Amino acid sequence: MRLHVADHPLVAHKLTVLRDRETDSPTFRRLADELVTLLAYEATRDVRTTTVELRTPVAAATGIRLATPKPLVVPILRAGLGMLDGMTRLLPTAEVGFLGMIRDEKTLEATTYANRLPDDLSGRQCYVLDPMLATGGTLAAAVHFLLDKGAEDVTALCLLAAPEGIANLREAVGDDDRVGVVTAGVDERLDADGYIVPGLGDAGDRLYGVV
Ligand SMILES: O=P(O)(O)OC[C@H]1O[C@H](OP(=O)(O)OP(=O)(O)O)[C@H](O)[C@@H]1O
Ligand SMILES: O=c1cc[nH]c(=O)[nH]1
Ligand SMILES: [Mg+2]
Repeated sequence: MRLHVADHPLVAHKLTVLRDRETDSPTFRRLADELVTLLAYEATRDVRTTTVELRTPVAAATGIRLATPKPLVVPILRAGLGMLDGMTRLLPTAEVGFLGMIRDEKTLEATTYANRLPDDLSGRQCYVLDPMLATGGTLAAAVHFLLDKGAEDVTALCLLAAPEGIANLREAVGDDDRVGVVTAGVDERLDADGYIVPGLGDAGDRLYGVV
């Protein structure tokens, strides 16, 4: 499994404000949006491209463009929705599929309650959006789901990860380099309720309020 932890002062600054419990929802949404754009820059390093010939106003030139089939961006509802606009701003031609997943507060088991994805993902590069990689149960299930549909590779963009979740995901996917995680930070640990410490709290609640 590939793992990239973004090491940049702008990322660290935005993450610090995001963590602050005094940060309100509108500011939290804006920062999550800005952070995902910075993460997307790293996560798309291996996006498939094709060489093209063109003419500039001055001369003939060779360049690259994104290849087809287009990348598929998959936000995991609910909190992953807060990362969608930032990602599609960088990848405007990407298609978007949706997975709705919720973690049981007691057992911490993830279940899928919604799925709107193409049936066949053969040859597709997938970018999963989920701000929190805690126990890793949600992401492991999402990654297996996409690979089982034929995805060529799956890269997850997370705002924060716990060491336990990274280890669990690594165990779930083994040394499969088709799977990667790009995160803005790796925190200390999980608490007894499965929350990342120090973390930023419940990402879905902070983005959208308690429902
Ligand atoms: O790594 P895990 O232990 O599986 O936990 C991470 C998941 O928990 C949160 O979702 P939640 O279940 O709170 O749903 P929500 O996005 O609707 O708030 C978060 O957005 C992740 O999807
Ligand atoms: O710390 C955590 C763990 C899971 N989900 C969240 O939103 N926050
Ligand atoms: Mg939540």
